[in-house]
Parts: sequence; C-alpha cells; structure tokens
Amino acid sequence: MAKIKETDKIVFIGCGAMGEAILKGILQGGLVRKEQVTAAVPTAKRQAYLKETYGIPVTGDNREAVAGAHLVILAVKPQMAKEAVTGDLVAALPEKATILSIMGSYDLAMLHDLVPGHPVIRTMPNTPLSVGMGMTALTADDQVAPEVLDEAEAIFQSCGETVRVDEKAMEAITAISGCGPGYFFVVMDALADAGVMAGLPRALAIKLAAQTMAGSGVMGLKTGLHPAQLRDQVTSPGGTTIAGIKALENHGVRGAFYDAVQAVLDRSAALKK
Ligand SMILES: NC(=O)C1=CN([C@@H]2O[C@H](COP(=O)(O)OP(=O)(O)OC[C@H]3O[C@@H](n4cnc5c(N)ncnc54)[C@H](O)[C@@H]3O)[C@@H](O)[C@H]2O)C=CC1
Ligand SMILES: O=C(O)[C@@H]1CCC=N1
Repeated sequence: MAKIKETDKIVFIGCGAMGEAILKGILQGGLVRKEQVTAAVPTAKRQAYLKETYGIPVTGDNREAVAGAHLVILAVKPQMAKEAVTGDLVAALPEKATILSIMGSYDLAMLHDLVPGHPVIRTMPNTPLSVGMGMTALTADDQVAPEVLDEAEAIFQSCGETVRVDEKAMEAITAISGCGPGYFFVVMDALADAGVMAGLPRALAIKLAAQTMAGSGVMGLKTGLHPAQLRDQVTSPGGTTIAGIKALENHGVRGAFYDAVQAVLDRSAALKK
C-alpha cells in the first residue's frame, strides 16, 4: 500500500455522512495523522462536532482550508458542488493540488469544468469503510500522477477494498456498492421486524439479522463460490429455507433489485442534467 507523506495535507470540502466515514476510516487505519487532515463545513455545530470527535483542524472557510493542500476531497452533494467550489476557491488551490471527488453522478468531464487545470480522480466509496469494510471504485484522468493515484487508493485501502475501473462502469458501481448499504439496511431492518413478529426481542432480532448478513457476505468473499451454490448449502430439500425463499421469490425480490438498480441509473442520469 502506498504511503501518504507526513507533510501532505488532505482537505475535505464537506464532511457529512460519507466524508466522516472516510475521515474515520483513515484515522483509524493510521494512514495519516490528524494534524494532516482539515475539514471545511459550513455550520458551527458540525465544525464543533468534527473538531471534538476527531481532533482535526476544522474551518467554515473553504478557501482557507485548501491552503497548502496536496489532495482535496470533494464530499458535498453533487447539487451543492458549484456553491462549494467557487471560482475563488479554484483560484486559492495550490497549483499541484489533485482533486478527489466522491460525488455520485459527477463525471470526470464535469469535474474538469468545476476545477479547471487540476488533475481529477473520481471515486465511489460506501459507508462501511467507516468500519474498515468499505468498497471503493476509482477512476482518474491521465493528468493524475501515478503516485498520487496510488496515494488516493491507499486512503480507501486503509479502510476496505478498492478497484480501479474505466469511468463508464461508475454509474453501475454507484447503483451496486455505493447505494448497496442502503438496500441491505432495509433488508436487515425488515428481517429483524419479521423476527419481532415471530416473538424475538428487538435487540436480539437485529443482532441475528446483522451477523447473518455480515457472515453471508464474508462467506461469499472467502469461498469465492457463486451465491447460488452458497444458497444451495442452506436449502435442505423439502426443508424450511426453501419455503422462505419461495415466499421471497413470490414477492419478486429479484425483480425488486433489478428495478432498484435501474432507478439509481435513471436518477444519476437526471442529476447530471
Ligand atoms: N452517503 C453515502 O453512502 C455516499 C455518498 N456519496 C457521495 O458523497 C457526497 C456527500 O454525501 P453525504 O455525505 O451522504 O451528504 P451529507 O449531506 O451528509 O454531507 C454533505 C456535507 O457537505 C457540507 N456542505 C454543504 N454545502 C457546503 C459548502 N458550500 N461548502 C462546504 N461544505 C458544504 C454539509 O455541511 C455536509 O457536511 C455526495 O456527493 C454523495 O453522492 C458517495 C458514496 C456513498
Ligand atoms: O444517495 C446518494 O446519492 C449517494 C450516492 C451513493 C450513495 N449515496
């Protein structure tokens, strides 16, 4: 894994749910010292929270934040990009600063328009990187120095898995691993609710659902087996699991995921406009 130099400054422009997950991940992973990281967020409440929780320098002034920056992580909503990254901010960027965006639906061409003259890296992380189990895809333009791309990847490797991809895969990746935790938390909550209906205490039902989801995911990764083979290992002929799966199929669980992914692709396309 590439190292980040102790003198390199990393700046977050925006630090909400996803920015904080990355911040937490890189500090916990020991990749950077807290003094190397600065976050710029507009509200005093959020500034105080980030300062107190992580001990990092925090400011409400985006221009002040980027002074001396090596890597600037754009972690605002795509709809807020133009408000956060003003012409003044671009003028204040150090000449060699690389821009790393985590913004969904914001492609490399749009990033170039936003931050002209700077190398840009587009990523799609996900929130489980706050617990070291992230999945992040990266793509970069050819202005990005290979060692800077290695450093950017190291940020995400310190808190999960990474993959470098062609940009054309990014929207589909957003729909699978970027949004995926949202789908799985709905499933976890629903399964736990069903457990409560069956008479289990809520806390136990949530623990059973969460550990079963985590264990199934790890099994998929460690065995490398096709999910259908792993499912077959649970479904005794004439047994209970196949009865449960039949009920899920009757409710169109597979079709629901196709539709979910298509809905994300459609929403991404609309946001680009
Ligand atoms: N939440 C997730 O699971 C994922 C989010 N993303 C992307 O991450 C980005 C951020 O999403 P979230 O963290 O969920 O949103 P959020 O709303 O939790 O965080 C946005 C942050 O930007 C700050 N902000 C707003 N205007 C600003 C300005 N003018 N200057 C500086 N900071 C400003 C807000 O105060 C907040 O801290 C989005 O572009 C999203 O597409 C990508 C992958 C996963
Ligand atoms: O909901 C969103 O727009 C972002 C992008 C991927 C996950 N969350």
